[in-house]
Amino acid sequence: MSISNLQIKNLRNISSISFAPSSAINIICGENGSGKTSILEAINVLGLTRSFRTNKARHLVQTEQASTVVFASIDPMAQGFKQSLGVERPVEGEARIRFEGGDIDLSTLAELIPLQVINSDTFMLLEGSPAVRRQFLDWGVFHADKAFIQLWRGFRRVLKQRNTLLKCGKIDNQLRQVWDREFIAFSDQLTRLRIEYLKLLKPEFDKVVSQLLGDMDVQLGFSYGWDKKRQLDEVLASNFERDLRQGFTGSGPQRADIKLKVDGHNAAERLSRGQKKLVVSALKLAQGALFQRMNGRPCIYLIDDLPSELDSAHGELFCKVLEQSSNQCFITCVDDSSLNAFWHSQTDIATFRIADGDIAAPM
Ligand SMILES: Nc1ncnc2c1ncn2[C@@H]1O[C@H](COP(=O)(O)OP(=O)(O)OP(=O)(O)O)[C@@H](O)[C@H]1O
Repeated sequence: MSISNLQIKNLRNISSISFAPSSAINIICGENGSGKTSILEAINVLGLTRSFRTNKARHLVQTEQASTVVFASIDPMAQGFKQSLGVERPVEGEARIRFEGGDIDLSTLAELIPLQVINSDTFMLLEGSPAVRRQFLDWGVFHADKAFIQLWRGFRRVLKQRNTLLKCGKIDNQLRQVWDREFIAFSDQLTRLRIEYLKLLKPEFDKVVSQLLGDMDVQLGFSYGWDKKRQLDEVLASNFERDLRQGFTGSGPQRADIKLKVDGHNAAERLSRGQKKLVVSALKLAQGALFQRMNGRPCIYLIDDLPSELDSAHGELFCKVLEQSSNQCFITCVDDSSLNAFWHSQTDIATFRIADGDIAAPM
């Protein structure tokens, strides 16, 4: 998967720009506030119709404009074909996605453009709530197994219905058992897919961790969302009174989590800021490597301010991992000279300097 042409209109301080990125490494440099992150944001809009910085389109769309539009020529299956994709995100209303002249929906778009973002929010994979880690995990399962999306939607539906009944108190033990049968059937399948995915991710993760952090012992574990030594039907039955009091279901895949430990200690408590950046990046890079192994095509990486938090030795290791992958990378930094020395002379690197929302030709 790569983008061979990109046009951005009316996004933050970018009125209109167009450029042809490299299929390998793209460095986007410029002063504070010049619009570097806005370019990454535009690619995120192209892949997901939304920003990674705000949920409100009015902040994303340039002041006094009605919508932002991102167009690209893409090669989704990495087969050497160019196909046109355009996403319009209006200030009000739904985004419109056009692919090869027809409308497509969001999950088709997400399948077309496998995006990975590494920015200051990525620390939330260690420091944030389990929901952040579940989202990371489910991105992988979504791309690994076609059955996932239907299963996930089915599970959300049953969970919502069960919670509504709990909240209104309109559920007795007999009715609970009827709903729990469906809840358990979805939970078992969802959990099985998550476990299978993590089993495949683990060796990829160990490999990237050893490249970035040497022999640091980082363990990746999984918590089901209930005590795995017990059957879920037994857990739901014994927690029923508590669920009724709270008005929601307290156990199940909606509480699943990824556990990251270093030498047996909670990684979020143990690691330095730079080490955290390397571990969360290793998760994302491992996910891209596994995606490529399973689907035969690479991901697009949006990496905001790569040099921040890293000393030059670790910055260099990070760059090495990126250039050894076949992912298309968009990397921002204030000063490209902070990365120049790290790249192999044969890597296809395009550097774009941004000033006031405008872009100069590749240097
Ligand atoms: N809706 C908007 N309309 C117009 N301009 C905007 C809007 N939202 C933000 N801006 C401006 O657009 C620019 C966005 O910059 P961006 O965050 O992409 O900068 P950056 O180059 O990544 O900077 P830094 O190095 O500080 O992270 C800023 O100058 C900001 O003030």
